[in-house]
Amino acid sequence: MSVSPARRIALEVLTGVRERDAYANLLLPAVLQRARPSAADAAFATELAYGTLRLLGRYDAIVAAAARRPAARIDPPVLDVLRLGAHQLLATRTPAHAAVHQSVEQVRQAVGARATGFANAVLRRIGERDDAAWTDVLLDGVEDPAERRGLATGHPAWVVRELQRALDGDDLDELLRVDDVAPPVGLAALPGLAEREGLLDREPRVDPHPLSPIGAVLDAGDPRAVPGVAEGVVRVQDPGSQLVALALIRARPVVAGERWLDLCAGPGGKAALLAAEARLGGASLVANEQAPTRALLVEQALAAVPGRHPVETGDGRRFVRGDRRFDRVLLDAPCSGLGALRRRPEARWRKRPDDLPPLTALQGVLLDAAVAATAPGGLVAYVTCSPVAAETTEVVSAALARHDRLRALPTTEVLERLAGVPLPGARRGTAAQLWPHRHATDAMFVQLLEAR
Ligand SMILES: C[S@@+](CC[C@H](N)C(=O)[O-])C[C@H]1O[C@@H](n2cnc3c(N)ncnc32)[C@H](O)[C@@H]1O
Repeated sequence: MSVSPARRIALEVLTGVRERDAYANLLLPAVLQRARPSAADAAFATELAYGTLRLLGRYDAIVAAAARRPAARIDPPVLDVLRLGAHQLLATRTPAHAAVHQSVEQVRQAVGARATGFANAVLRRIGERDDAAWTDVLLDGVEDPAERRGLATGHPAWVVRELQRALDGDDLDELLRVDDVAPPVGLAALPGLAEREGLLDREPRVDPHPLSPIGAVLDAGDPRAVPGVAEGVVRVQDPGSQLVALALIRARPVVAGERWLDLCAGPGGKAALLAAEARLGGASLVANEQAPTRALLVEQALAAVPGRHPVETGDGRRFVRGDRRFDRVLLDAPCSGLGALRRRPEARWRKRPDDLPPLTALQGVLLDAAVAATAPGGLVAYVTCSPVAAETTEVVSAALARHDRLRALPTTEVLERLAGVPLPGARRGTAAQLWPHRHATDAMFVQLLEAR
């Protein structure tokens, strides 16, 4: 029996993520390009790979219960196939016999005949219950609310706790649900170089985003076929990223001759937007990035915007030398990325609570460097794609305590002006916090600061 192309592709992605720490959202497109499956197979492979990776911890618990042994004691190549099989049985319309037979064949091809009987038995046991009945099995005897939510929705319990703490509301279950659904592709029309309204007229698959004035969303299909994307003037970018970058620019009117800095710019999505705005307002932009390969990506992103936008490669912590100062500084800090879980299927399982302390220390030092680079009266935007308190409000309040010259500006008001509508549930003290389930954006955090 041969294994269907979609299952082969999905298993290759799971294997790459497990063995080489590959990023699924980079590996899958590369595998699809090489394998060239039909459009239907490509869509099914994407659903299988991303859907399985998002719920990996939940499927491991189900496989362990059905196998009557911990997932860690199952041969990893066999475990990958069982995870994919569990997803087919519990979350897709695949007929059970097809899911079981194809998975058993994948086990045979991966490790030989020795584990086929085991795989067959485990998958048949999984298929005896539906998804909701497995949730009941997993939750039996589990008291801790975060553990329960994590098992039910496929999130590590510590991530559930961090999201709950940041959310400050009773809609956590809605957030966790939205995290498990692939979002539409966000598009940004660079100001002065592309027209969102023209794009909407020419491209029926594209709809306006309700909050970003330059944003649109593409529900299905390849964004590379959208007019302007190949030229780099329409960019794939989450609308939340658009809003936080624009907040720095629209916080007050731009004066010609202003100097702007993007301190941690790779791969350059927000830098391209800032450069387009700088071109319109008579300002100039310098972009900095520590990783040389990512600095090259920033150069590529900026190539779409006419004018000179120097890219420097260096450690942002030591950016300030001499008396070079900037009127607006974007610090889009390296972070845990827990605000973009819907776009990065495996990320929630890769992060550990231990990852946070070194990141928050780096964020604090980078914010000091951003403040040092800011001219008197200038603005800093501290941005993360994480809502975690230790990476957001706590970094900002510690910086405010260290720097007398720093003042927090009411930031939600700026975003509301940009969006043209109120943003319920975005206010987080003086900062703004966007949420996938409230605003149809990634969970971007932004605090505008004035450096007197
Ligand atoms: C959140 S990403 C920035 C995303 C970018 N603003 C965009 O919209 O495309 C953070 C970036 O900071 C870079 N970075 C990490 N540590 C750094 C440091 N010490 N100095 C400068 N850049 C750093 C990372 O390589 C990464 O490219």
